[in-house]
Amino acid sequence: MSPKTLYDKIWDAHLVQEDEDGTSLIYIDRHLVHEVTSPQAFEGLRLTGRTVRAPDKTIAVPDHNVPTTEDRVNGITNPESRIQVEALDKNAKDFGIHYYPVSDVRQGIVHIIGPENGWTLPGMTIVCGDSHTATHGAFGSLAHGIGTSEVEHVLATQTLIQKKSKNMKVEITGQLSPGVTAKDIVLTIIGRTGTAGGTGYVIEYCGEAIRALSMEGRMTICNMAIEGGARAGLIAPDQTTFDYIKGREHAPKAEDWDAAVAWWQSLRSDDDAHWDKVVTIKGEEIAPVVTWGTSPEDVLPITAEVPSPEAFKGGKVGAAKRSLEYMGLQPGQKLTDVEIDTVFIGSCTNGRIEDLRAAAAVLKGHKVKPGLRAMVVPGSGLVRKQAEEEGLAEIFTEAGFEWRMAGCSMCLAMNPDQLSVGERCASTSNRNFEGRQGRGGRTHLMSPQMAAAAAITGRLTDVREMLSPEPEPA
Ligand SMILES: CC(C)[C@H](C(=O)O)[C@@H](O)C(=O)O
Ligand code: SF4
Repeated sequence: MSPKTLYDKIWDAHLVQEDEDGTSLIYIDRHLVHEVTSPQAFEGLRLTGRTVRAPDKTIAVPDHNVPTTEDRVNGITNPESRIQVEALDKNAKDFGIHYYPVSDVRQGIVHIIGPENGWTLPGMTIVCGDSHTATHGAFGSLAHGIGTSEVEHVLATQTLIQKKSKNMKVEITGQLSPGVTAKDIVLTIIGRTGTAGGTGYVIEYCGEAIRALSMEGRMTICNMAIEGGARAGLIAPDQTTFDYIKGREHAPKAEDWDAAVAWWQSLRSDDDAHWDKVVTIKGEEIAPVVTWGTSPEDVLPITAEVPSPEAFKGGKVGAAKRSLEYMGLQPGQKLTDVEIDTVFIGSCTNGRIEDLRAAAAVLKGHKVKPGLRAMVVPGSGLVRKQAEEEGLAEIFTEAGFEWRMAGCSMCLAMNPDQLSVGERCASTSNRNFEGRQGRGGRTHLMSPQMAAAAAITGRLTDVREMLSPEPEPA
């Protein structure tokens, strides 16, 4: 048998049919659904009198449009948002699919609640009408976004038409330095390969530094595979993966568990597998980074200066000029001199318990700079509850952060959490596009620790200055 990558193995296990031109039909194990990209798909089913093929494999949750204030159970004021969420309520009921309404403690961002409730498992194919579905690849599942017409196709048939992507390997060797996180790894990768570097590929992330990451960290990496242009990101499952999954509500139990683990252990790329593209980065070379522009590839170590557009080549010169203008930054300005007025900790990139722990560890005993607006939006109700039980919520509120209910929130400002024109935000989310967090708002992407550090000083800050010199024993 010819050697295979992990991607090849999952693909082959789900292939229903392949045409001569490579057009293939693959079986889908989990279909995650949110309120933004599903209304027309359900409407399509109604119009043609079809049902959902596998309601037990279909899981829906409202996340993008939900307000994050506690009074949200009384209803949503914004009419567009209300209509979308009410449509999902009705569709979930009418079609008999799994559903986590706003009132359920398990409600949260779709990519956070899938893994959290044991829906996301190694070796699966997972789709959702959402580009950050790549997150689930952290479990060694083939997970990617689909469009609304494909949502309808999957609802009706539990299959998807696809062409196979090429195989790319991104290896992070060695170890990370103090203050460097999964977010810094993935931003550094995108900084090197660009937002189109992964186009046409499924990326497998591997190497010692990836192996050492928790599931939360691995999800942060795969979440942003899409920002690097890839179809999906993957990390081979291992004991860390199995330990995370075990005991979760929808994870296999008893003999099923043993059988599942036996299969999951085979889910790794063969040593002599063929890679169409390979990128290797030394873990020791990765610094805490921030973005300075309006593309996730506009990444620099926090110790750097705002670049001059002339330092780029070709079309990027104009793009950089425009970015700097939009961002209100001057070439040569030290990144650590850039003042911010807003901090957002949350999103499917960094809204998990470990992210909150990391930010709270930096914040403990400190106060948010007076006048600054700082907000923590846990990725799910369960993350929120756990953070409250661990005393993290108290650390945040004592420091001056708002402690919110779960949702996408200021990651894309489809709800009332928005920047206004000219406001500048240190954000743990994944996209720094123009207007992403509100019209005219300016976004600097970074890790939760870096966002916490920025909240204290009111400017982009090197978190390493705030870490105790003697790391406490683990
Ligand atoms: C609204 C949704 C379709 C969108 C996506 O696909 O990613 C959103 O989640 C985002 O992050 O921009
Ligand atoms: S948190 Fe942000 S990136 Fe994630 S699904 Fe929501 S809007 Fe998209």
